[in-house]
Parts: sequence; structure tokens; C-alpha cells
Amino acid sequence: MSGEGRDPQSIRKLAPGKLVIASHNPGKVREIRALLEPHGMQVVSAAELDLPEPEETGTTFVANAELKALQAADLSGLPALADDSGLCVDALGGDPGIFSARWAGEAKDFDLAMRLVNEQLEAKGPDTPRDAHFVCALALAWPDGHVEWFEGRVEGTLVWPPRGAYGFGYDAMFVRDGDEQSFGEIDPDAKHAISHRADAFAQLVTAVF
Ligand SMILES: O=c1nc[nH]c2c1ncn2[C@H]1C[C@H](O)[C@@H](COP(=O)(O)OP(=O)(O)OP(=O)(O)O)O1
Ligand SMILES: [Mg+2]
Repeated sequence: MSGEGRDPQSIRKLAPGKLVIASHNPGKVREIRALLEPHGMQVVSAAELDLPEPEETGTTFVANAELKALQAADLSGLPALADDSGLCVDALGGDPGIFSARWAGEAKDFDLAMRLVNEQLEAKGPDTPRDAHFVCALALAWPDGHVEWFEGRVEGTLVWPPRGAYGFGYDAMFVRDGDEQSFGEIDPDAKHAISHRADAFAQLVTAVF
């Protein structure tokens, strides 16, 4: 999806060594670690380096991923990888979208956020389509300000009530097209193979390793 129109020759390669995960979300850090470990990177999280959580002032997933990665690369002096992601619900005009993390308030309570999404869908009537997709923008930034970005996506449907205890965020109400189980019910290794994050990572791995 992303990377179209970019010259593969001009993409900067990532040398083996330390890499900062510019995220303060433990669920994401866990998934990104698992996705990077096979590529010989020494991963350190923003929390381990005590980096501040930047304000996400961008209007797109890519812009927010870029600003998080650039800040972490600048402050740490290391290459940094950020993920900006979210759930986009067709019948809600793409909401919660880039506001997914704080849709239900600063406390990031996803039981509440899932309930609000479901209530808003139900308020639109019983025949309202429940189609949704997750988006994951990944930005890889270097201390000199260079950035590469990638965007992945997975299509699905929202179910109610939530199902399963794996994953994080909105996983328990999301069933990928063609699947029976929600992202909260499939085991984490299986999610790593099929999610929006997996899609974006596959593009990143092809381009920068
Ligand atoms: O695989 C996922 N499964 C379920 N929910 C997900 C997923 N991926 C993103 N989401 C939702 C919840 C998350 O909180 C928000 C991202 O918001 P986003 O700003 O990118 O992340 P964040 O504030 O939680 O952590 P940080 O910015 O420090 O990386 O979208
Ligand atoms: Mg965030």
C-alpha cells in the first residue's frame, strides 16, 4: 500500500544494532519486539530510555508515526521506529481513526472505548454495516532526520459482545474478513502473521533489511 511510487533504490537500509521502539503502549512494544527479534536488532523501548510521550498533532497516521519516530531518534541518537495505528469504522465516517487511543478519554479504557463504538453503531439502526479496518503506519527515523514510512491495513467486522483476552485495544471486537475468531481470541503469533501491523512490517522488512 505505501511505498508505491518510491524508488526502492533510494530507501535507506537499517544496519544491525540498537533500535528504539518509540511507543509508550506495552501491547504494541510486545508485538514490535516479536516482529523485530528475528532480524537481529537490539530493541530498546521509549520507556526504558525514559523518553517523553510526544503530543500527536498530525492529521494522518503517517504524520503521527513520523513525529513520534523523529522525536525519539533525535533524543536518543539512535534509529527509532514508531507505530501509529487505529480502528476505522466505515459507518462512523472512519472514527475512531487517529483518535483511537483516547476515544474514551485520557485513561485509555478500551472496555469503555469498545462499548462507545458499539453504542454509536447501534444508534445508527439495526441494519448499519459493521465493516471496519485497522491501519498501522510505521515510521523509521534516523538521528539526521531521514524517515522511511510504511502503511498496512486489515479488513474486518465488529462483533458484540467483545470476545477473548489476548491482544489489546479494540482486538476483542474485531473479526478479520474470512476468520471466525476475533483478534482477542487468536493467539498472538497468529495475529502477528495477519494483522495491519504484520502487513506494515512485511513492507518494512522487505525495504530496509
Ligand atoms: O492491533 C491492535 N489491536 C487493537 N487495537 C489497536 C491495535 N492497533 C492499534 N489499536 C488501537 C488501540 C491503540 O491505543 C490505538 C493506537 O493509538 P496510537 O497513538 O497509535 O498508540 P498509543 O497512544 O497507544 O501508543 P504510542 O503512541 O505511544 O505508540 O489504536
Ligand atoms: Mg499515541
